[in-house]
Amino acid sequence: MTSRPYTLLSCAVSIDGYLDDSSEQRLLLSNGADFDAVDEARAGCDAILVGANTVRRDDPRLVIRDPARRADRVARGLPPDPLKATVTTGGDLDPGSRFFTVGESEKLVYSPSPPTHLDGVATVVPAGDLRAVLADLAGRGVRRLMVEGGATILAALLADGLADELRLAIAPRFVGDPAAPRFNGCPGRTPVLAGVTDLDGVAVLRYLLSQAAVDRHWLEAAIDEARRCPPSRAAFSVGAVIVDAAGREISRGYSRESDPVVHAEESALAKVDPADPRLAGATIYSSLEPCSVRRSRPASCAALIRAAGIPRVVYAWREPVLFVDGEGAEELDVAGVEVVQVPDLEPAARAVNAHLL
Ligand SMILES: NC(=O)C1=CN([C@@H]2O[C@H](COP(=O)(O)OP(=O)(O)OC[C@H]3O[C@@H](n4cnc5c(N)ncnc54)[C@H](OP(=O)(O)O)[C@@H]3O)[C@@H](O)[C@H]2O)C=CC1
Ligand SMILES: Nc1c(N[C@@H]2O[C@H](COP(=O)(O)O)[C@@H](O)[C@H]2O)[nH]c(=O)[nH]c1=O
Repeated sequence: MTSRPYTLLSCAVSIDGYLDDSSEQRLLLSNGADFDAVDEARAGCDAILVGANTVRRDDPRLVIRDPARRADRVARGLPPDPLKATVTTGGDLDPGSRFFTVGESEKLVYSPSPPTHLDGVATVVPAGDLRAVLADLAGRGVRRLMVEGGATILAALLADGLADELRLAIAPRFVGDPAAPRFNGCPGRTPVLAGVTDLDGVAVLRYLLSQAAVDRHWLEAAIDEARRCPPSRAAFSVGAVIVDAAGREISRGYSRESDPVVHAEESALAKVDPADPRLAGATIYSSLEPCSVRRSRPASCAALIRAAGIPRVVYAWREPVLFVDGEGAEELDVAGVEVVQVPDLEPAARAVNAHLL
């Protein structure tokens, strides 16, 4: 069972790391293109969380602006806007603020001592810490959560290791105001940079913060690789990517890439020097469970992975009994390899093979 949603932190900072200035007026650091990209990110989430001070200071709406994105959500069976949530200890929230009055989505207020003056405008939930807040959201069906600040809530989630991904927009300006809130993190796991985009001068950095986020990112890359396979009625279309311990790609491959029977893992492994020291800390991502039986080759992919000394395998789709009854996951597990399935990505890995199913 999921103990918390996949949690995406999102904020905009100045070049010198400020989230705002210390004036009364809300500082807009994003430009139009970035706000539109934030709108897109919101549309992909089930809920948006902000700290109570952001509700008080910014009076945010936290709804999706683009009518096409709202319509698309409705077509997917979702409410037009994500659920809104905030956390407060003191309970000082104005029921007339836009958090409560704008949009039809459900509003949740988490507090260790629930305030009563919000009855009728929000569901007030007793919760003492952020881990409990995220667990409650997961229990309500929130699978993907976007946290849009402010400084305190972002820092707390980072400190507790409760964040999976960071979307950091850096605006081309300096604030230089020591009294203003800054974006603060804490030492820990090194974030993995997964993307850099220039949105009309605002640099948007995408960082992966958790192992789950890194696994999802590279497994999606493996599934993309599977889309390159020449189609066959007699074999699966599979993609594989080998990634080092720091989250950097070593090699990738796909089925039938170099000859009519080569497998994805085999193709990715063939591009690496067997003496490459990175293999000892690497993970191989494969859209399909590595095979344990082969008719057209002497060694299965599970055997090749073991021989390469790769200690970790992440895959999306358990091999269905179609061509052979594979037991690659069990074989690798028994051999001491860590084997992880990400079932969320199974539909995407299957979809590439729809012609076989
Ligand atoms: N540039 C950007 O992208 C963004 C900038 N901002 C800026 O950030 C600033 C606000 O940040 P900040 O002042 O740090 O406030 P936050 O928005 O992070 O809210 C902090 C408040 O959240 C509540 N809270 C925090 N942790 C918990 C917990 N574990 N349990 C219960 N309640 C909790 C408390 O509320 P209470 O006081 O009610 O007890 C606390 O005071 C504003 O200036 C805003 O403009 C905000 C979002 C994005
Ligand atoms: N200032 C700032 C952000 N602020 C965030 O956006 C919220 C406002 O939401 P809405 O009222 O729906 O537009 C605000 O409360 C805060 O969480 N976000 C950004 O991407 N860039 C910015 O420069």
